[in-house]
Amino acid sequence: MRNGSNLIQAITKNSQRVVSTTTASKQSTKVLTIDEVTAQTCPFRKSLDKIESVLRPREETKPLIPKSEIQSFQNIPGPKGLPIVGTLFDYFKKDGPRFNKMFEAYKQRAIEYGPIYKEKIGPISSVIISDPLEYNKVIRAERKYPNRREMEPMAHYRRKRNMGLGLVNAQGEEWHKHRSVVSKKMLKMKEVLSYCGEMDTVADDFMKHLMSRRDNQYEIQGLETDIFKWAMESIGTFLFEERIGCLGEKTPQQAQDFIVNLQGFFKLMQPLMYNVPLYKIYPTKTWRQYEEYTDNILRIGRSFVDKKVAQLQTAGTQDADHVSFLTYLLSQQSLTPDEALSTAVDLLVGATETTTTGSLWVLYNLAKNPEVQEKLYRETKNILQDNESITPEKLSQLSYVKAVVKETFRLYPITFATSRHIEDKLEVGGYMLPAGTHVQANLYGMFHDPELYPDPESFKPERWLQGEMDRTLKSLSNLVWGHGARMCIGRRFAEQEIHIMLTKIVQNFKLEYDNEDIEPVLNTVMTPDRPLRLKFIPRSA
Ligand code: HEM
Repeated sequence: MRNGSNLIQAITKNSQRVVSTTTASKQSTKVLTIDEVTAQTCPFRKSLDKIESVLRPREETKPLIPKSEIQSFQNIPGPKGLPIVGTLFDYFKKDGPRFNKMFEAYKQRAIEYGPIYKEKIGPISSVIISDPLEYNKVIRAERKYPNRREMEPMAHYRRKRNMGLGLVNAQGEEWHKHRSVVSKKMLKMKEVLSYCGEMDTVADDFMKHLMSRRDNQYEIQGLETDIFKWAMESIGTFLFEERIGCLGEKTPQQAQDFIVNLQGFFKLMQPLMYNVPLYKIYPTKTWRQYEEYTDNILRIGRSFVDKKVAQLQTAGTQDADHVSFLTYLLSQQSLTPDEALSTAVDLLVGATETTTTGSLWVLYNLAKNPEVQEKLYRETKNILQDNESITPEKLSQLSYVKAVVKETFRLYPITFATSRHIEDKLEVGGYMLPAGTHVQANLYGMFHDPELYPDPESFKPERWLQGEMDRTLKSLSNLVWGHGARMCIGRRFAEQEIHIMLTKIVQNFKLEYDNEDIEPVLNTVMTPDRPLRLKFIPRSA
């Protein structure tokens, strides 16, 4: 990080971008002993290779640091904590870092301790990496079954109930079994594009919904919940191949309950994850509340599944080319009905809060940057007729829309850090990390680093347009979706629905925001710290 012991310096020389990294402590040569184990089948592998090949420092031709100079894990700098609880109490001090601002804490710690530091916060020990090149070693060392840290409260709940851990929390072969089933549908571009029409219809309904929800100040009270409804309706068309009905005049009670419980679930996950996990020995108040939310989510999820099963029994099999995802899951011999349910619920959980929050940040940024909004409006005008449906072909032409979303995720990476337990010992930043070490990429820190992204606090979608930015830094931004074989399985789906919804918003409304600036806070994902009071002024007004 910028003022820390390590510095990434971007130097443009002979019109070629080169990044040199020096270690203030010993001004050493950067180590590039990449422990390449296997090549993953990862759609972004090429771009990640590119990050390395272009950001690779000039010193690479110098002899690598001799093994004897690689320092031990114990020497990695970082805040000193107490036995068992680590630095946990720092987070309760008046002027200390905050749980709900963990991304800020990572950024500040990296400035203080450098691009590789370690910290134990309650039960979680991590090595935090803020240098993209060094993190690339972690990416390249991944094997067939990447191991991400469990979301412990979620996993604990499922173990208590004797349930499978599902896609999000399972590891090893168990995870791979789920992933292979789901990826056959969700990672195929053709499959995702085939939902463009449904997403377009849902987005049209959402526009009508927004229009009807505005008060006489053009504001929508509880906008977060309305966006959540859209996200749920959108994933519903894919999972269930039918409309849930969230955007009608009256949301069905079941869908309403589902939303309330999911919101509560995410809010409580954050404190449960970072505090000492007392809930594992004693059902604390927070845990009981969390358990209740989860019970309700599963109960409602199960009833969606049961309804589908009943429909299938009466209606027979659907057209094999376009069956709902749930039908597909239930027909997989490798999954029990309970596992199919866990996976469907994981997707509902994974799809809603993330997409909602990401979309809120996009809308906020547009409202705060009228010139960007106007440029976006002009793009949609050039490419689409009024009321024209958004087809895959049209979607592919909407490059500014995509740049706006990318820039939003750079400023507000809703998943602010990655998580991996490395499988083999690995040299990173001149230190040897033992197998099993939990490492995280400090995405928020990287994305706000002026050496990597000049003027990082400004919202400039133009950075992402052809020729405006180094291709390597474009690739870095993909990390907001994770990486390798375990990267977000809903990425294509999420991007498509957000692009479509955003296009429609800009076609229909001019967004304005004249209240105080919004700050990000963590409710598991990075959310606005207060209700977003946007004005939706109709374009035709
Ligand atoms: C703005 C939207 C989203 C963001 C930023 C996001 C981000 C992420 C990230 C960072 C991961 C961890 C990846 C890794 O460890 O390498 C992840 C995993 C996951 N996401 Fe998403 N996600 C989003 C939307 C979605 C949607 C729409 C779905 C479902 C339709 C989804 C389902 C999942 C699932 C099931 C996993 C676990 C995958 C596995 O472990 O194999 N996500 N997501």
